Amino acid sequence: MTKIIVRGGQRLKGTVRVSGAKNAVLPILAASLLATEGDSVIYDVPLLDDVMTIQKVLASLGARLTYNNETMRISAPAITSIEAPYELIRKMRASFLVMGPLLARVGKVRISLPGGCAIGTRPIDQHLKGFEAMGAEITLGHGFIEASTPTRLKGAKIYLDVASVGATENIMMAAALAVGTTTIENAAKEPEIVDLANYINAMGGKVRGAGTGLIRIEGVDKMHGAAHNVIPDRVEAGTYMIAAAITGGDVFVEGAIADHLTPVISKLEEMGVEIIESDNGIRVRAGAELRSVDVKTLPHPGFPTDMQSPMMALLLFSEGTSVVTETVFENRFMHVEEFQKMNAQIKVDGRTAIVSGGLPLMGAKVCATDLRAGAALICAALRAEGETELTGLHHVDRGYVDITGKLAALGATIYRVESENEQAAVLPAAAASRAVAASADIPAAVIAASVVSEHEPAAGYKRDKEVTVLKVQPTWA
Ligand SMILES: CC(=O)N[C@H]1[C@@H](OP(=O)(O)OP(=O)(O)OC[C@H]2O[C@@H](n3ccc(=O)[nH]c3=O)[C@H](O)[C@@H]2O)O[C@H](CO)[C@@H](O)[C@@H]1O
Ligand SMILES: C=C(OP(=O)(O)O)C(=O)O
Repeated sequence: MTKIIVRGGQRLKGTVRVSGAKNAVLPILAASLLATEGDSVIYDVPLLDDVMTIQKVLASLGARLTYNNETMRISAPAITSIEAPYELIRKMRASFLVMGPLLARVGKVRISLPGGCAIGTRPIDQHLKGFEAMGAEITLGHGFIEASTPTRLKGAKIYLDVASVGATENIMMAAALAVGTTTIENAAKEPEIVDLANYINAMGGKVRGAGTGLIRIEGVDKMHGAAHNVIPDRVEAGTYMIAAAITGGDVFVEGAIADHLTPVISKLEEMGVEIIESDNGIRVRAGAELRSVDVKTLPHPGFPTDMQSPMMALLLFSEGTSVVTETVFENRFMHVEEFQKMNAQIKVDGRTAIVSGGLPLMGAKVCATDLRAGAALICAALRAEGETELTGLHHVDRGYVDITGKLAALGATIYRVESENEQAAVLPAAAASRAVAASADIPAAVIAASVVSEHEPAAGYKRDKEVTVLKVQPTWA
């Protein structure tokens, strides 16, 4: 089994560069389906399993993609399929974000219910409510959703019952090519929403108000490819800030945007961590002693749920008792049991966890129960006594570019042991893809996807040469 080994006790020091944001790049790549002409060039695309998954989804729908050196070039002059494959959609919730663009572009879609981290029930009712308000007819059965619209989608006034990030993004993309104006009330305000709106506007769309609770989208007839730089990953940045604080370290998190991290910075400062903000990143300096604080997760600009488990790791090393309340997802305390294997004293009661800090943690065999839980366990292991062995790395690889390499460069004793029976694992994904792509004219993501994930070529790449490309015509064209 592939695992990460951490030996605790090293103080982190140096500079770590933040990669492009997973949660921004996934909707942005999905939005590329809206462009009928021209290439999009997306910069700072992190080499993550989730990126490989969305790239395969898009290729299966007819898009052409190449990836090299953190740059994805994508065009979708013809949509060749309206069915998003189950094997890919179940892997990752964000693949459901192709529904809005497909409905807007060709007026029909068949898509399986999405997967992703099992941190709650995660319904999609708000996405569907938005599409229905815009004129889509939706049927559900056998784990699939079928949606169609006989004419172009129509602008509508949509109030979201919950400020869902995914629903805001999906509706925004659908509305970009609709007839008339759509308003989204109680829209999510996350920085990734703003990044998507900026990209849609660069493609010729007309989105106003992204980042506030009221977004207005004036539909346009046509969109084109555009160049776009993905924002830095605020959750990855926050994770390294916490890793630095846990070890009493001194780390410059290059690329981190302080405005995106206000709640995390505030909590760290309350705990006694020194934060120095600058134009190109955030420096984090911490002593050995930290104060306990209470944390409650909320939609942006509240404390992000994705930072809840890494924050809990830090609270385990602070003096006193902290109360952590999770309000966004109903099942996001699965990491508690893993922390307990390391001797952590945490009691969970419903959506609240009482964390008794300041007790020594011991290295143990633990498993990543979700993406951020994996990162949180690594953070805790950095200061635990002895050795920690982390499995469940398929979660971690969805969202962190070379976390072992980045932490090792800061002085952590950490390395990855690849399983002998997983051939993929001879080289880390990034290194493997770069090495092979450099020696052959092959998109790096294809190599990574085929070598690391499933031992098969990424879907869609051979399509143009070997399969007659059928164009799916919109019913109203
Ligand atoms: C790929 C991506 O960007 N993932 C992020 C996105 O997930 P995602 O977009 O799935 O999260 P949402 O904002 O949609 O979910 C927030 C809450 O709304 C509920 N809900 C959502 C949709 C819906 O139709 N009905 C409904 O009830 C969910 O169950 C959850 O309780 O935002 C989450 C909340 O910040 C983050 O943890 C995820 O990392
Ligand atoms: C929960 C997350 O991802 P997803 O929404 O893709 O499951 C995450 O990034 O922490």
